[in-house]
Amino acid sequence: MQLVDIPRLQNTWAYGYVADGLKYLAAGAVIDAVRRAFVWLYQRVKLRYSTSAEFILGDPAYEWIVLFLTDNDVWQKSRDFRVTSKSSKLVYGVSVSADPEITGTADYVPTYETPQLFRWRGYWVEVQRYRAQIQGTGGQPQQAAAIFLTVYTRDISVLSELVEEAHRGYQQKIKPYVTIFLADSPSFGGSFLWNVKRKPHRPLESIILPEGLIDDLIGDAKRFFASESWYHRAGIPHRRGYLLFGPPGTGKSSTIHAVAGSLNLEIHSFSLSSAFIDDAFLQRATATIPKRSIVLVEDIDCALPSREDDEDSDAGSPVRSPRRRRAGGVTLSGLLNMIDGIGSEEGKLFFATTNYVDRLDPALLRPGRIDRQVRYTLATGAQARGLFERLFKDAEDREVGARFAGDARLTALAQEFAAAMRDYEFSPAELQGYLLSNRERPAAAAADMGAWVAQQRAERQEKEERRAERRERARAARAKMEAARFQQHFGAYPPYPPPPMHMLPPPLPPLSLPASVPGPTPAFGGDTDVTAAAAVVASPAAAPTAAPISPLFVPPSGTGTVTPPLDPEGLSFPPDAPTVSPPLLSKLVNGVNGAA
Ligand SMILES: Nc1ncnc2c1ncn2[C@@H]1O[C@H](COP(=O)(O)OP(=O)(O)OP(=O)(O)O)[C@@H](O)[C@H]1O
Repeated sequence: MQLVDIPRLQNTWAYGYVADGLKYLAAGAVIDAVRRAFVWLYQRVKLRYSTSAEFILGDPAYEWIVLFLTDNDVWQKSRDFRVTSKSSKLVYGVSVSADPEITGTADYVPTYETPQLFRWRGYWVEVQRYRAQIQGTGGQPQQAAAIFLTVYTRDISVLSELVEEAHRGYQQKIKPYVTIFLADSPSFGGSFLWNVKRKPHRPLESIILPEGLIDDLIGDAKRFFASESWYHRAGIPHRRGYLLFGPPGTGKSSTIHAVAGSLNLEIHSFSLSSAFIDDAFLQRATATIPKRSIVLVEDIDCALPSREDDEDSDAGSPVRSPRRRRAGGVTLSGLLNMIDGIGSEEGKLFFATTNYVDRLDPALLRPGRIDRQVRYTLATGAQARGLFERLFKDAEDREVGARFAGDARLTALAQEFAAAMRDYEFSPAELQGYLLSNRERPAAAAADMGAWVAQQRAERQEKEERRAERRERARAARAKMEAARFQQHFGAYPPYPPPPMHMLPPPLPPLSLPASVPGPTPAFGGDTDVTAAAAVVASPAAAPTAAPISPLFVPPSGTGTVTPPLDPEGLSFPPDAPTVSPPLLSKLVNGVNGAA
């Protein structure tokens, strides 16, 4: 028996649809098979006849390639742009505005989202931007912008030539700038992501420092780079460390930028107080720093407690200094490893700055890690004169209606300006701030300097008084708090254990304390007094004036007159030294007498 009666089926209306469907299905399968075969073949050919490379945003090489693509006009084929306001970050954006007023206010950076083909030295090159998966902080996968470049040739050297040309072009382009790579991004992993900034070179003469200081530093760094083989022969790691220390605003960072500019070095800068920087981060980040770079750690004291601080903490000092704060997870040994590691790749300068050199651990300062220390001071009269002359060199005084360029009057004004202050009274940054606010009136700037100095002195004194007052209040509150703490502790574990017999003083005559003890009134007693103590801490003005009494003190006679042995500052009060109110003291002494 025939299962399907074809002739009968052929006569039905559905037959045409089914047959067409089957035909399309077969054709689709063939087309897909051909497509797959073509992709397979293309990939094999591409693999065989092309070389490719990946560049990830945050790596310096990414910057080279983006600039290379811009310089080769590949962007002209692009229809996708990322527009950013002009910032110090970019040197490779394309300005497309026709209006000269607003040209240069924005950068149009091609995104290359769609693949672009272009010719370079007779080779076809394909470029595409995409988001790469990288290993982020804590091993978490993370996305980062990346550029994938394919050169259609079997010769791998073409790719490396392209990258070298990109690097050369980049260096040429950024010559007037100092490039600063900031380790301020928490995203890093297999490839570390730097935040890149650029600053125009700072002319050396714009930094007013004691005669020869900058030249000396630059000469030292030049000799260092020139003596690489000597370091190798001597078996000494080829690195040199400098510590610049002194008050804020005295030119430490400016010096480092000037050295970098004059020797054409990149700066890789770490801010160790960032919460996400830890030892592993330091290690990985330094490994990505290329040769002939400056590794900079600013405010190095902020990151680490010195060993002396650690010793303080062992002693259980109740006074915690802010420098003890360890903002990030950097340890001293992590930092030392990083500095030592800088030398494993040749030709790097290590610079550290600090406002407080005495807080640094001696291990950090030993030669080999820090080879030169340079002290920066507040401005001398000569520096003040230099600053004045530099800022007003070509200035036209609108008020006086005169130009002072190269004029003896400018020198006279500079002298008048500098004579109004004492040496080492103001930082160059403070003087610069004052002068900038008088930029178009040099004569007035010199004449008004006396008034400005007087105002600054008055403000400083006021600030100092307020600080001393605050310190005093905090000290008093701390003393009260300590007293309350002991009271709470003592109330919880009565009776206070008497000292061992052999430590006791000779037996005392029986003691009868009067109901009210002469001498200082006890500040607190019992739980209610703990509440009172808390109120005092909140509002020190409400504090009773008496100081707490140490139980280690035994009254000299039976009069019951007690003198508080506590340091009036309340600071040297050891945390476990208990205080006791007279009723408790009487209990204690009676207990001792009873025991005797
Ligand atoms: N010696 C100087 N000569 C000229 N300008 C100076 C000098 N010192 C500071 N300045 C100016 O003061 C500002 C701050 O300077 P800089 O950042 O170099 O100081 P710093 O010592 O690194 O301060 P900090 O310790 O706070 O980082 C800059 O604008 C700089 O131009």
